[in-house]
This record gives sequence, C-alpha cells and structure tokens, in this order.
Amino acid sequence: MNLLSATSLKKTYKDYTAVRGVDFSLTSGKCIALIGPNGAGKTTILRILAGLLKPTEGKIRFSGQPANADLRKFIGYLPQYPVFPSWMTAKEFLIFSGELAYLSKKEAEERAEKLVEEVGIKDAWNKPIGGYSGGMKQRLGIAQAIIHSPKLLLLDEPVSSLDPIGRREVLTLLEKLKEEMTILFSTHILNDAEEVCDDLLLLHKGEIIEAGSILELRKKYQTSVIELEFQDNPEQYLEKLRALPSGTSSYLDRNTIKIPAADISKVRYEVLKAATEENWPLVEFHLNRASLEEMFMKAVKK
Ligand SMILES: Nc1ncnc2c1ncn2[C@@H]1O[C@H](COP(=O)(O)OP(=O)(O)OP(=O)(O)O)[C@@H](O)[C@H]1O
Repeated sequence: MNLLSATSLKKTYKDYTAVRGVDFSLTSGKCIALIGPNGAGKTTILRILAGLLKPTEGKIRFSGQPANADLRKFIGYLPQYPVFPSWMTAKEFLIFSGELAYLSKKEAEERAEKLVEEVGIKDAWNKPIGGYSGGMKQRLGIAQAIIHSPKLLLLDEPVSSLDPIGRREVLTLLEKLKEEMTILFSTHILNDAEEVCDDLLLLHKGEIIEAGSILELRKKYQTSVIELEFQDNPEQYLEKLRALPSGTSSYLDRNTIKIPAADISKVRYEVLKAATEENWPLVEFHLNRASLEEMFMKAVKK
C-alpha cells in the first residue's frame, strides 16, 4: 500500500532547477533509500516532504489524508547536519522536543524514557549532549525525530559523517526501526542502502532515473561474471570456454578467465559439465555479482 505519493514535484532555486518534476511513491512498511551523488537533489526532496520547503510545482499526497493536510504529525525528520543544544541533557532535549510536538509533559517524559532505551543511550541520558560521540548524537537525533511516533521517518545522510562504529550503531538501529515505520533515507553510500533498504529511488541531476525493489533492480542490471582459475596454462581453456554456447565472450584477465553471464545457471551448467567431463584442473570457480555501484553507473549512463 502506498503511504505517500509525490506527483510532478519540482523545485527551482532562483534560476536553478534542483528537482525536475519527479513522480514517486513510498510503500508502507518499507525502508527506501534515496540514492544519488552530491547535488542530485536528495536534501531538497526530503525538505519538501518534511514540509520545510515549498515545491515550485507538484503535489504530495499522504495516504488517508486530504490534499493539503498538515503532515507534520505523520512525519519525523532528521536533517543532514542536526544541531543540538550542547548544554542540555538528552532527557531534557527529548522531553522538550516531545512538548513541541504537542505531547503533554507526562507523555513526553514517558516517550523519552522509552526512546532512550530503544536507541541505546539510556546510560548517558542525564549527561549534557556536548559530551556525546557522533554516533550517540545521531541516535539522539533519530529519537527526537520519532518522539511523536510518526508513520514516516525521513533521514538525510544519517550515517555519512560517522566513523565505522557510529555507522554500525545507526544502521543496526534502522534495522530495528523499520519494523515500526516507513523509512526514507538519503545516502550516496550504496552499501549502506543495500544493507538496510528494500527499495531504491535513484536520483540523478534532479530526476528519478530508476525506482523499485533492490532485488528487481539487481535483476534488471545484472551482469554477473563467472571467474575461473586454473592450476596453470589458462589460455588453453579459454578456447574451450569460447566454444561453449554461453561462453563466447570469455576473456582472460591476468590468470583468471572471466565469463560475463546474463543467465548464470546456464553458464554454470555448461562450464561445470565441460570441466567435469574433461577433468579440467580448476582451482577456483567464483560468481561475482554486479554491485549496486555498477548498477548505479549503468543507470546513469542509460
Ligand atoms: N537554497 C539554495 N539555493 C540555490 N541552490 C540550491 C539551494 N539549495 C540547494 N541548491 C542546489 O540544488 C542542487 C541540489 O541540492 P541538494 O542539497 O538537494 O542535493 P543533495 O543531493 O542533497 O546533495 P548533497 O549530497 O551534496 O547534500 C545543488 O546543485 C545545490 O547547489
């Protein structure tokens, strides 16, 4: 089910169009990655969805809500560079954020207590935020973004500036949160998207050039390569492989023979059949799948 649909969304800053009339929808309960290089328009889209920026053209429709509804209570947002009052404790900050989101003092206190537990900063919640690590601040930022239990959580590059430990902490938290809400997070780090997300929106120069599930897109752009290593003299097997119906484009890359494979099972069957029948001195048979990075490069060049 669609949680949110954006139609012909466009944003022009003075004379520069950062988002060029994009259409997309977010499926309820999914984690969706908004992927694109620097300047693609990710922050602009997230700020429009969060209600912080008015689109030049286009509409956003949230499931079950009238066209011009105020969506703030359904949406939580963590900006790319959140600023925290360093003198406040996490407890004070979260209760304050909860009250800003129209929770009563009691509700805000209860919610804050539950959230510090959930994001894993309970031990430090009575300490000033100024002493927190990057990962702790980001987790606090996420707690603040979901203080009002939104249906959709928008995160702008939530892990890009973190060290590996902080990055891991936040990705693990997102894995957990995606059970409870729909998440849209922007990143230019494709591995992060692949790790936690189900769906992708590929943004390039203000346009969505691909959208769909990671699995579907992988299939579409898949150019897996089967790699074979021989004990010695790979050249003599190169000819044999090129003679197989699906091995015609085999090539030698240093000591490894590589076979680009659109249909992996067919190539695998033919190669292994020949290797067994003729007792080839194979030392390695490896399937190398196209990375999301390669997929993105292909989509951009289309
Ligand atoms: N307030 C503004 N005024 C003019 N141009 C802007 C403004 N904000 C963004 N832009 C331009 O719009 C384009 C898209 O910016 P945006 O921040 O949405 O991209 P992004 O994909 O989030 O990039 P990054 O990964 O660098 O944050 C960029 O070329 C940027 O320079």
